[in-house]
Amino acid sequence: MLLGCIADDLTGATDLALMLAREGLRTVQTTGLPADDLALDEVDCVVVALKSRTIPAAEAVELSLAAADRLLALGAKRLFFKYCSTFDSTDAGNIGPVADALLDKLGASFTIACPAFPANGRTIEHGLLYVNGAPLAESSMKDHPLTPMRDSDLVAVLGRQTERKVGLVDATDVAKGADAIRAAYAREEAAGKSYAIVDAVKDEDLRAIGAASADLPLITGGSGVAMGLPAAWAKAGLVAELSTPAAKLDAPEGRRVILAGSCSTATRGQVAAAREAGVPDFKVDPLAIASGAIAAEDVAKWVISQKADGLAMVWSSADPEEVKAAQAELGRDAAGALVEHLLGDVAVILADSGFTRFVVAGGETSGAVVQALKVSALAIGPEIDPGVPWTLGLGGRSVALALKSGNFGAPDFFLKAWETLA
Ligand SMILES: Nc1ncnc2c1ncn2[C@@H]1O[C@H](COP(=O)(O)OP(=O)(O)OP(=O)(O)O)[C@@H](O)[C@H]1O
Ligand SMILES: O=C(O)[C@@H](O)C(=O)CO
Repeated sequence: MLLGCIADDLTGATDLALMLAREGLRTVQTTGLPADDLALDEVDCVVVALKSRTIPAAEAVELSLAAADRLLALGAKRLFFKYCSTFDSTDAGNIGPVADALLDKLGASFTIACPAFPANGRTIEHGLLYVNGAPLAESSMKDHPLTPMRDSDLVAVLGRQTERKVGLVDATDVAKGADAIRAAYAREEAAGKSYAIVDAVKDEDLRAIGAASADLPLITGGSGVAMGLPAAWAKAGLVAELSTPAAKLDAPEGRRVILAGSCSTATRGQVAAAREAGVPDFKVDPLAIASGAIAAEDVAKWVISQKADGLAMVWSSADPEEVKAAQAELGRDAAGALVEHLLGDVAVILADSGFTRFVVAGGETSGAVVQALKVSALAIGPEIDPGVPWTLGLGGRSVALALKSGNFGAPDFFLKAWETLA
């Protein structure tokens, strides 16, 4: 095994695993630490999905170091720390503290921080992160239920999360290609910087950054920055040959359902599109769960009562005002946890009732569902939209899962995802 990856949420892990698989690495994703009996003889890369994006920083560090220890023990020669392409975190964590701890673990003094993912509208210019052309702090991320992002300047954001110095490798260097980028890393490190935010606005930039970063013991960023790594490692002889992923997933026979717990603009649009297309839907809200007005059994019963060969959708996706009202009553974390647990419990009842194909929207939500289903590892299948593949549960239940990052996917994602199943 060459590469060990630590992702701070489940859909982020899947996004990265897809990128690495698409670019030719034989990739397996695990939820939590890889099991002792995970077969690794035909694997170049293991992506460990944690649920550490919004937990206290000290706990995120502890979990990430445990994952690093396991990956290094399995033979990883490089580590990749994957966080969100919108740099989701609070000033108290978790990106800086985890990256600091991983640098220390590897005895390394420098790494990059590059969440750019142009295919999904995330670009970095002069260290400022843009989401579909709007500065991060003016994008819908300013109203995220758990990690509202109110500063677009990544040098400043990361600078508030670490005692170490944060520098910048901007487009002037990146446009000149891999050698110039490598020289810029050396310049930043010589100036006492432990991190460099790296500008990228197009895939070509990310491929050059990947080539320049092939020797770094630790790389941090979004899935985009992994784009150029497999080819660079193949060129350096670190990977024997690059493989081609299958175009369709051979999914287990059974019923299908959509579970949406993300409140992002993209997910709300996808929920609206599915409702407009006539998909039967059930809305759950945290206040109703808290009061006992609805329980997982009621919701699952409703799903099971829908047409067996049709689609059904359970959703909690609310606009920022509605989220704020629920949080004011219940508290931020409790409101989120109520919805996550309910959707996880619904998934278990459905899986016990013949449902084998699940589209789940939201990183935290996907984490809760996969944990509830006790799926410990995922094989990466074909891409549905940038950053979102079908996956197949390995070990435990036989289920196909499309785990969609909140902000990813075209408006008709919930309708078209099924076409990629064989
Ligand atoms: N109506 C609601 N009111 C308050 N919180 C909600 C509501 N619906 C969902 N939530 C919570 O909001 C959080 C959404 O986070 P989640 O990670 O699932 O989606 P996301 O942030 O859009 O996706 P990603 O992390 O992939 O970008 C979850 O904790 C979820 O339970
Ligand atoms: O990078 C992204 O935007 C996603 O992979 C993600 O981490 C969402 O949870």
